[in-house]
Amino acid sequence: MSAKHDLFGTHSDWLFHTLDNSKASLPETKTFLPDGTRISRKAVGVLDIVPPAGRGNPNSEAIIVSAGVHGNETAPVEVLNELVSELIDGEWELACPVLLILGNPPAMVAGERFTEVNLNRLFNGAHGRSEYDGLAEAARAQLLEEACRQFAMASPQALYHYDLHTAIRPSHRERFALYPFVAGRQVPVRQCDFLLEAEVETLLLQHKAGTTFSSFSASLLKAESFTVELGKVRPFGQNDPKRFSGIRDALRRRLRGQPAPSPQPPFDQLTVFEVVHEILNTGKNFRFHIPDDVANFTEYQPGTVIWEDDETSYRVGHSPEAIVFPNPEVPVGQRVGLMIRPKTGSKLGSDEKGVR
Ligand SMILES: O=C(O)CCC(=O)N[C@@H](CCC(=O)O)C(=O)O
Ligand SMILES: [Zn+2]
Repeated sequence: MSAKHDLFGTHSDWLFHTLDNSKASLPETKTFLPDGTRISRKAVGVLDIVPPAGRGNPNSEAIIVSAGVHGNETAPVEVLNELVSELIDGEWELACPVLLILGNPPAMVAGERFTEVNLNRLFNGAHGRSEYDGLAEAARAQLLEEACRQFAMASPQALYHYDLHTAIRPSHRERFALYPFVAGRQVPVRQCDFLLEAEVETLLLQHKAGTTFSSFSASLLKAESFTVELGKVRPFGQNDPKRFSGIRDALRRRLRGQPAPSPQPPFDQLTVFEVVHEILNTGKNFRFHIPDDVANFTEYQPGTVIWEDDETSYRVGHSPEAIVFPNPEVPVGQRVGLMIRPKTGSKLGSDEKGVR
């Protein structure tokens, strides 16, 4: 029997197996590749992969990569599935422990952002709130947190987490990453270089911890974590693979333990923004003054009223601010968008010290 058959039975690959078993609770299954690499399918859509003892891990790292936390963000799911197929087919050898996650299989089958509640608001323990009792997404958040905890405990190396997404709106900047807030932390220059290698040339610094997957791994597992937005939401099969070659090639290079290339034009400078305001649906007759179809990074001039309710309002401050993720269709208390502005001295080259 082949490793592929042990893991995915009669399904042609990891993605088909995950979609076909989206609601199943399957027991853990382990197998080995001919080179000794151990692959454990911890749960549906969760693979823990460890290279054989004795193989060098030249970058001394352990990596978590997640995709499909929102079920309709399919391109990053296809990227991860492709990397898994290449590894299982023996096209390259793994150098470091890796945990690969397809976040929300039932939502992937439905082609929806989520089925009952937004999975990416349930981390950092939020899944335990009584309002989420009995919801499938709350159970999934708990399972994913536990899988990440176990992976982190088993891997003494430096831990990295890339949570891959695509955006609902068009964007003036096609690819961008968000760096979760952890007090006193600076973005390491090597991570800036990795983002550039993945053709991600814009970075947003969050201003407070949240309940996203990347905020959980950054705050509680001390990982260097990023949410990475790689383009626009499209159904399975409608993504242009060329637009995702940057992240695919950069991740493959990391998993193989190869040295980092130096940043090359046009991806040699990261533009950095800071979040200045998180817009929440206050519920008190909340009114959002941004049109439905506005693109991410659309700029607003000082004094523009962005939202108001019966008690308060938010106006752009002394310098222009841009909007990211505008979406008023969220439950009360949840994020409607982020207001950002360029970080002073925001062009970061590979020879500088980091930001913040
Ligand atoms: O395009 C949108 O409105 C949402 C895209 C998306 O899912 N973004 C993530 C960002 C998570 C973070 O802030 O780190 C999300 O909203 O969950
Ligand atoms: Zn998303």
